[in-house]
Amino acid sequence: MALLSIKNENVIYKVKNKNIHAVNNVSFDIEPQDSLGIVGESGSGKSTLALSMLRLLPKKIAEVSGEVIFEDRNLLTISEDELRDIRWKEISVVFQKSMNSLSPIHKIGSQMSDIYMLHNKTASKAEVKNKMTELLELVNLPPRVYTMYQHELSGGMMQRVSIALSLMHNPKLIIMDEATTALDVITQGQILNEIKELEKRLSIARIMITHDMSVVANTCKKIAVMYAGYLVEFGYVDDVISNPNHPYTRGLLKSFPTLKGERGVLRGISGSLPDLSVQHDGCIFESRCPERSESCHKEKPGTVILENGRMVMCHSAGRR
Ligand SMILES: Nc1ncnc2c1ncn2[C@@H]1O[C@H](COP(=O)(O)OP(=O)(O)OP(=O)(O)O)[C@@H](O)[C@H]1O
Repeated sequence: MALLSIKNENVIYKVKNKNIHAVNNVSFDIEPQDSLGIVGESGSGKSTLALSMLRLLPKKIAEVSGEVIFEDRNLLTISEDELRDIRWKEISVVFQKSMNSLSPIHKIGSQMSDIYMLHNKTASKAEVKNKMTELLELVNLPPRVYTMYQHELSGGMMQRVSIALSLMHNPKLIIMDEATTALDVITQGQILNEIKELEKRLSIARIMITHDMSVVANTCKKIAVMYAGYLVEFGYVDDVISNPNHPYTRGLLKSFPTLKGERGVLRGISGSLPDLSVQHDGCIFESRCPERSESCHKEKPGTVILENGRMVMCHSAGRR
């Protein structure tokens, strides 16, 4: 059984008199211990998808529909109390800005302990201290970090603290939204290697949102490619990279010629994302697609399921 199953999820932002369709009919499964990279250019709906899954978007601005089933519970309909419990204990999130959410005037250890105590009210002082030392060790931080302040830590050390916090309750799923983007390449590489190790040891599944295809190629089993709120391709990283089926995926891959080093411009894909407040009759990618045909303008493509769990939203899927 899937650990997390997203079924026909839609997110509409209500802005003044406009409806912005930020996520459209997205469906996919995450198996236990899977690692999924979600990629797509800026504004394609990656963060919206992650935030909406955990009901982290205010109801006033975002309308979310569909189902997000996590081990038999629909996260979109369970009570706030049930959801709060799941959020830290079973699914945790690390954002790029997580490291800025630490308080500058309290020691790291006391902040970590406070968060731990929220869900473990009866834990003794010694027990909490032991758990915190263990967590710091898990992310390769020395015990002295416990008594340090935020301003005494480097960016990499702070992000390790955020990751330690997210692992506090042994979650089954960790969602990382550009969590290592702000770090230098070496520190990012080290942290990603540590995460891969931890996942194996602690049997955690991971969703990783990133602009960086090389991060996905090096650290994920599966990949989801989003364009203008649609899931245009999904499958095993090896399959998708060696034989990308959607023209947008091909363009994205071409912008990472070596899958190492710096990202280039989106080669072969001119133009920019369409206006998400305007509904389209045909394929959402049609105006930028180098391979478009007549039917792409008239008809929305369905999602075609190919071998090995590959899903592609294109009229020509599987014909290449
Ligand atoms: N609070 C909001 N109100 C209105 N529109 C929003 C809001 N947040 C995001 N959007 C719009 O929703 C779309 C998807 O944005 P989202 O941040 O999810 O994309 P993303 O792929 O995560 O981008 P990035 O890689 O830059 O973080 C964009 O068009 C964005 O402008």
